Amino acid sequence: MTATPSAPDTAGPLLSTLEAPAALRELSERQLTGLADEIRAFLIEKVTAVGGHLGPNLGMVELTLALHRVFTSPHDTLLFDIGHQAYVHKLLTGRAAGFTTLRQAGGLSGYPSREESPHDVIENSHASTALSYADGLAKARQLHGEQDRAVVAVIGDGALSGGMAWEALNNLGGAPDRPVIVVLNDNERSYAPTIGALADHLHQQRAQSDDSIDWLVRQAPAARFGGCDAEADGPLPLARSLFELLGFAYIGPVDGHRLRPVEEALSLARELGRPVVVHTVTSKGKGYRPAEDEPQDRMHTCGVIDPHTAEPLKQSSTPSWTSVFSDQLCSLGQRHENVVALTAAMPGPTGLARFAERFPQRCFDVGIAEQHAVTSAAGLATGGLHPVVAVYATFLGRAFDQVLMDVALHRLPVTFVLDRAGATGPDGPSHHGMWDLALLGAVPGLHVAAPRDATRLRELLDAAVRYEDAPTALRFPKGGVGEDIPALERIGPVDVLHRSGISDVLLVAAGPMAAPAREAALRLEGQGIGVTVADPRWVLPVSTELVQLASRHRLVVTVEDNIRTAGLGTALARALDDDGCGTPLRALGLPGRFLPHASREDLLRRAGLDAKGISQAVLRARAHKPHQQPDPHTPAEVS
Ligand SMILES: Cc1ncc(C[n+]2csc(CCOP(=O)(O)OP(=O)(O)O)c2C)c(N)n1
Ligand SMILES: CC(=O)[C@@H](O)[C@H](O)COP(=O)(O)O
Ligand SMILES: [Mg+2]
Repeated sequence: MTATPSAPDTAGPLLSTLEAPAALRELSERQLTGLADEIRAFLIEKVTAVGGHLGPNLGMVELTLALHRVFTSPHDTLLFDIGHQAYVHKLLTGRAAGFTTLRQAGGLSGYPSREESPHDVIENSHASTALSYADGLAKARQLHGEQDRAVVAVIGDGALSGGMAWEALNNLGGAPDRPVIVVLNDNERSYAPTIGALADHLHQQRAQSDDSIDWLVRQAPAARFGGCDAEADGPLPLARSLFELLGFAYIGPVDGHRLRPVEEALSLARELGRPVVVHTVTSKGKGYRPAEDEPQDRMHTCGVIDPHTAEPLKQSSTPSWTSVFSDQLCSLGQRHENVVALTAAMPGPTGLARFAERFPQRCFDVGIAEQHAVTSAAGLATGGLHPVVAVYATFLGRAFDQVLMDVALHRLPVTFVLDRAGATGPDGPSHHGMWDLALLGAVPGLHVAAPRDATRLRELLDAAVRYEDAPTALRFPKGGVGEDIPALERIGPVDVLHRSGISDVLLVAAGPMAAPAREAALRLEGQGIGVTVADPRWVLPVSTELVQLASRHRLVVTVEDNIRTAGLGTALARALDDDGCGTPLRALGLPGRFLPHASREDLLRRAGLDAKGISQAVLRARAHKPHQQPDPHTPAEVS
């Protein structure tokens, strides 16, 4: 049944009267079906109005209802891996009213939030962590004698392709006395359809199940492939799933949209009192035809769209940074046969989809497995290719060791393209790409570029893939790319964007910070202060030309869309110091704290990284006043 988008303008009669999840147990099957319809209509109405993860949450309606009927949160703990699929959980735990401000400054988070509710645990939106949390929590419950409190981890088939999940499965399955319940939400997709042997295995499992409510519980780990166990009499039952071989009981596959079988499977899992995997099968975008029919990613995320037509109601007037990268990579792929590309299950969002269409043999989706992606790229480079690893900046953090020791140590020509670098916006603290310059600045021999506009993105990407004996990285933010900013002159790698008569202040702006820096220079000139604006282009390591330019000014102020505590500013300050140059330097950037969800513009303004904030910081620095980093949590006055 496909919900007609003519949704009510508020929560329906059941949803609006739901006080607590426990009340769900009082509802009849018919009422529950009605509630599921209400929830779907509510999600369509609210999420199309503000944007968010509509597809994943439409697939979680019945499963989440069943979870809250079988388990008693927060006495029992429900963990959501990534957490983008926890909107229904939020609805059932009293937060329907917050959906009008979903993912907006001061509004409801798009992920679980401990601040919002005692029902929420994992705030980190990075994949493949829930099973490890579950392992630790189950051990804590055991040590505290609280084994009556169930630990339930909901993980998607995409997140299950992450290495950390298998590290956790190894521990969970090896502890029969620690009954963690793993609920696998298998919808055959990350964004795109899942890949690899695990996806094939789950496909086989799904093929085994028939329409009836048919599942088998096998007492693993006794199950073996045709083997025999000394204590057992006769051949053991064949293990049907990978999970049974790892010590789990396996229940499923069960239709995740049919309440009764799901509840019975979860209740059975609870009664077993041992590690168990409940394999549920769902459909991303369920019940909303525009999502069900969306071929690329079943409306994994949607912007602000018309709920009836799914047409975007907000269109960016400029091309996105991602689309500029995508076009240039296709052009490079045409010119350089050795260029290949890797994605961690995000070909669409990282701009690799068209490269994959044009060069299908040269684009590799490795699943949500950034660590593997980086070291596989090291292998590709060792084999004579030039891999481009396209990831969101925030996700590269989990592959830092691989960047450092598998790529840089061997001086391999791998190029990392970091999309969503800097303050990203609605996805909140674990999605801001604000640590990459701090991390990559510590990698010997790795060169980091930050393009200020589309032309520099194209030229820097071309330069990066020409490196033959060193890794490179290119970072750019989410959203539309601004107007080209031409250079007055180029000194080595450094572009001078603005000059005043006197060399009073040097503003060094990384990447997209060039635009507000140039505007700040004009403001300061109006106050008789001479400002030079420079774009280093290759921001790390700092170039000798930049150090020399800085030493010719009375004050240097750096501006970067990264934490200010470790990045371009600290590197240039150190270089000036090593050079024995006494020019004072003030580093502007994002605060070394976790930033809330809000719009990118709002976050940059709050951090003093707009023209007004930059010019004020320069005036304070000239007056030798201490830096006042605005608090990112308090909305700045509208400038
Ligand atoms: C480490 C990491 N890499 C990439 C992402 C981006 N991402 C968010 S959701 C998603 C797909 C998740 O697929 P799955 O776990 O199957 O959940 P579903 O959306 O299908 O419910 C990805 C790749 C992420 N959150 N974390
Ligand atoms: C949950 C997750 O990691 C992604 O789905 C993310 O929300 C997408 O972000 P963009 O919307 O910036 O592509
Ligand atoms: Mg999935």
